[in-house]
Amino acid sequence: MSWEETYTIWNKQPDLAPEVREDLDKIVNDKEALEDAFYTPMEFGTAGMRGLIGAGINRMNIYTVRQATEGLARFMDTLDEETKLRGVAISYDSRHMSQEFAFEAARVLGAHGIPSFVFESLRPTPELSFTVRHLHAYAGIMITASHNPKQYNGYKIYGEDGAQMPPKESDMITNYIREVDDLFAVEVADKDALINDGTLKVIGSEVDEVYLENAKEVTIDRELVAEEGKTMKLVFTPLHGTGGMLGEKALRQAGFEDFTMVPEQAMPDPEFSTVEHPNPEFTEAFDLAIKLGKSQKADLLVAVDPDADRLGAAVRQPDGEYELLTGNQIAALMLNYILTARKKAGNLPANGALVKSIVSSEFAAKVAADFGVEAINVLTGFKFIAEQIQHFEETNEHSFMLGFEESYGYLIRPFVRDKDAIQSLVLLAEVAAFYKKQGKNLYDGLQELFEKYGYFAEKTIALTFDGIEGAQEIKDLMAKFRQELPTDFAGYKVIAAEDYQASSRQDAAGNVTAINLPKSNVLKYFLEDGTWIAVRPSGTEPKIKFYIGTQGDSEADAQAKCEKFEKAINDFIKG
Ligand SMILES: O=P([O-])(O)O[C@H]1O[C@H](COP(=O)(O)O)[C@@H](O)[C@H](O)[C@H]1O
Ligand SMILES: [Mg+2]
Repeated sequence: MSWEETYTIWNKQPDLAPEVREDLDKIVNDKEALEDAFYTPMEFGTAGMRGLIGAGINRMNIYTVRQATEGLARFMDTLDEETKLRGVAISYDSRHMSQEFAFEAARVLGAHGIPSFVFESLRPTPELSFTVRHLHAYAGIMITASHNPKQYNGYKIYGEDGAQMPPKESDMITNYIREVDDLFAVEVADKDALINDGTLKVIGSEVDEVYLENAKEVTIDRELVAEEGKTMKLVFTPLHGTGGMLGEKALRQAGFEDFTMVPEQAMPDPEFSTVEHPNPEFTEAFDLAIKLGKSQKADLLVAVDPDADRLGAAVRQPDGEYELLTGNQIAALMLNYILTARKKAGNLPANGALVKSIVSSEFAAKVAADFGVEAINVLTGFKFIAEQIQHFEETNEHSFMLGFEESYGYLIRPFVRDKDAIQSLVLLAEVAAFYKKQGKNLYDGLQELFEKYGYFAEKTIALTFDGIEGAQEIKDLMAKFRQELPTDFAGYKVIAAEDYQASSRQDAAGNVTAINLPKSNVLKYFLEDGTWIAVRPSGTEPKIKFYIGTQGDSEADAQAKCEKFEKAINDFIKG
């Protein structure tokens, strides 16, 4: 069907939901906007389906949410009755339409007789992951667009282990979703009737309590926290999202008493009024925290994204300014702390594993190796880290030590199976307390790791290409890398190149070996000085991402090298 035909069907709907009708009326004379909204259904990417809120099959609205849920429900109809009746746990963030979408999903499941457990109010993504496991539900749905700007929303599907569904399962569900071709014919049950007959259960603090009980496991050195936690000053911002309530409780129960939430960002706000990109990867996320931090002389500032699965941090330096840490650095600091503590306590397992993505730093891997811990590399997407954890649990092959991605996501204890900024907040505060006790800060700790393991620097460059044309430009750029085969970057020779789509690695001598990972549109180059460069289209935003990981003789030298490689990448793109 052409996009014009699809659009006509939507436009002719007599009782289109008012917010959808309103959006359609806005773009009715804008051919480009209409085409973008109707030319293709949303794809299931790195983290489920994510898109602009609005009218169309390429947009987040009650109809596309119904369609996705109908696909899941039809799939669940094929299961035995007992499994099906385990139901689906549902949570949502602070965005426009998030709560509506969550209940809409429950109504679709209800029409199939599938029970749902929906939070009474917004809750973090990691808590939803936890809830699936805790309630022994068969699946989970999280309505969120994470850190994207306010115009977006999204839909993540979780499997029974509490992890986002890996490709095989999500492809299967996607097939069921694609079969739902009439979005307007999806049956929905009445919300109140479902609540009355117990098919839809509203859940809340009873689940929070069990999550928090589990979160106690994150603290390693209770004495240290009890001592330093009283005086260490923290500023914490949930960036208008879901992280405030659990973040505050988790910090408090661990023993951190002196923390303040950035007041302007403490309350959930779908407009993200004080920060356009509520993403701890961006310095903008720290603007207000830094202001407050300076006035309070806070030791550490922590920002978590609106669905509370990403975390960034800034450290107070002796001159009163704040130094931002990257996700890779935070992971290295946390890992070093965990492994050091376990070694000291004599319970460092012989089969420990760090799980990280192929575009994340080798810094933490170097720390791991020093402790005899293996670093396992997986594709981008926390679901692949969770998949490893599940595998460890089934085979006892490894003991899970830490999982992380460069994009500011970490998991410490596997009672959650997605990245968890609440756990990370508690652990990072403890790591900061550890250094504080020695008269140092996290940045000093980082310098110690650099001295021991090498000066690592990383940079992620994300270029935005919006709309249909943008998507094509991203494809063209990927094709350019494949066709023109870069032989060097900034004068450093490429000694091996990996193409994860072709599952092959080729070295300079032309030897080809297989890569044992699922196929994915990623290219990675290894240079003669140990630098690596990777490129891939984002699976959550209209962006192409370049990743650089390098080392130098000093921090400044490593950073300068990063800049050079960034320029080389830009030259290659333009050339
Ligand atoms: O956005 P979040 O916090 O849900 O995070 C999601 O997106 C990140 C970036 O993915 P991409 O580079 O494909 O955009 C992934 O690393 C992460 O695993 C995924 O859960
Ligand atoms: Mg997020």
